[in-house]
Amino acid sequence: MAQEVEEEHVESLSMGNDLQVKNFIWSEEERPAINYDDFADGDDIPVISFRGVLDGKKNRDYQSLCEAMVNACSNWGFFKLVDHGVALETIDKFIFRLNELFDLPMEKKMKGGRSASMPLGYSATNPEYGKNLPWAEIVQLLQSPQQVVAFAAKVFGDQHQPFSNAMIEYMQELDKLGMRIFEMLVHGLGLQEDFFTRNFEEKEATMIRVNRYPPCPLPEKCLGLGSHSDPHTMTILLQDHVGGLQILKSDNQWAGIRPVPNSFVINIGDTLEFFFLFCLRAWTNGRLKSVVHRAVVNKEKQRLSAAYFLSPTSSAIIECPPQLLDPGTNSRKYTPFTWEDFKKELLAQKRVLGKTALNRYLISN
Ligand SMILES: O=C(O)CCC(=O)C(=O)O
Ligand SMILES: [Fe+2]
Repeated sequence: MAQEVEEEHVESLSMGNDLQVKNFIWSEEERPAINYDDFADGDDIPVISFRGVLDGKKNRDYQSLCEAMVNACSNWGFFKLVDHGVALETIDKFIFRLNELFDLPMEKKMKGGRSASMPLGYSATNPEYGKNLPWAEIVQLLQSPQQVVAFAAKVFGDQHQPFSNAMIEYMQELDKLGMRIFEMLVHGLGLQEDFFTRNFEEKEATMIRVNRYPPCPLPEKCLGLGSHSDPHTMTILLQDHVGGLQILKSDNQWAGIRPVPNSFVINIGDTLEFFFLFCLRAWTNGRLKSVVHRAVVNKEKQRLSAAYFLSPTSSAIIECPPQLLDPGTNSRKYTPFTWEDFKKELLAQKRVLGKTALNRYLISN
């Protein structure tokens, strides 16, 4: 019986290659110990609501909310955001158009497939990994209307408008939301208002990844997305009602994040943790965490999630300002690098396991 399942063909994830369930089996130590619907309710990530602060007034409520956000990011690296101000219609349209795309026959989707000439676009699983294949279909695109249109036109031809518009509108709204969150973090820390936002004016490295995980006949041995931390600065994740996101807590136990209707999950990426670890400790004693997470799959339901990764301008130099360093107690631990360099490092590694890309800049002395 078990063998029969492992030999089933996985048409929905085969891009011309004939994959079987057994090709998706993960190494034992990576397999999920808890199910997609095991939620850590007593111990879930904090919930932050923007109700009452969407008018932008910097009153006392605003101040305490900003501080709560900093605390959530210091203690958990993750929080759920409700009453976020992004119109439900924008989100619904985006989800509808993405499902429409994923529902197309494979040969149509492959017209927008990732290739050496177009590293972003559609892919089913990621055969480059060789083993530990993610049980997922993925659409990955830059925050660039031109690129979105180029991709959509390949897949939908002259009917690309509804997809392109929904995608562009969603990304623009999420970008505004991201800037608001940055401003609030900075405010909560008592730093100069444009401390982050000035590095995010150009969007050339900001991108979206939409994951659709089909039902999986062997969820206890497969993963939708293996354990990783997001290399970017901050992620705004939309997940549907199914569940499957799990985070690795500081006690090294996995915890499932219960989906909340009309919410986003916000998490800190490696670059921001880096800023905080090495740049801001002196000011705040605070520290924002980039936490390892993964997506597990299940037998019955397909699941959709969309991660919007905010990234600084490529030329932004990620460097701890000298006035915050002390040769005796707090010496420079990383050589300064640009986001461009960091991205190259990530691409060379194919898959981020833990925070290995950052180690390249570690000064060993
Ligand atoms: O599907 C999820 O909940 C997680 C997605 C994720 O972590 C990512 O795309 O980086
Ligand atoms: Fe992630």
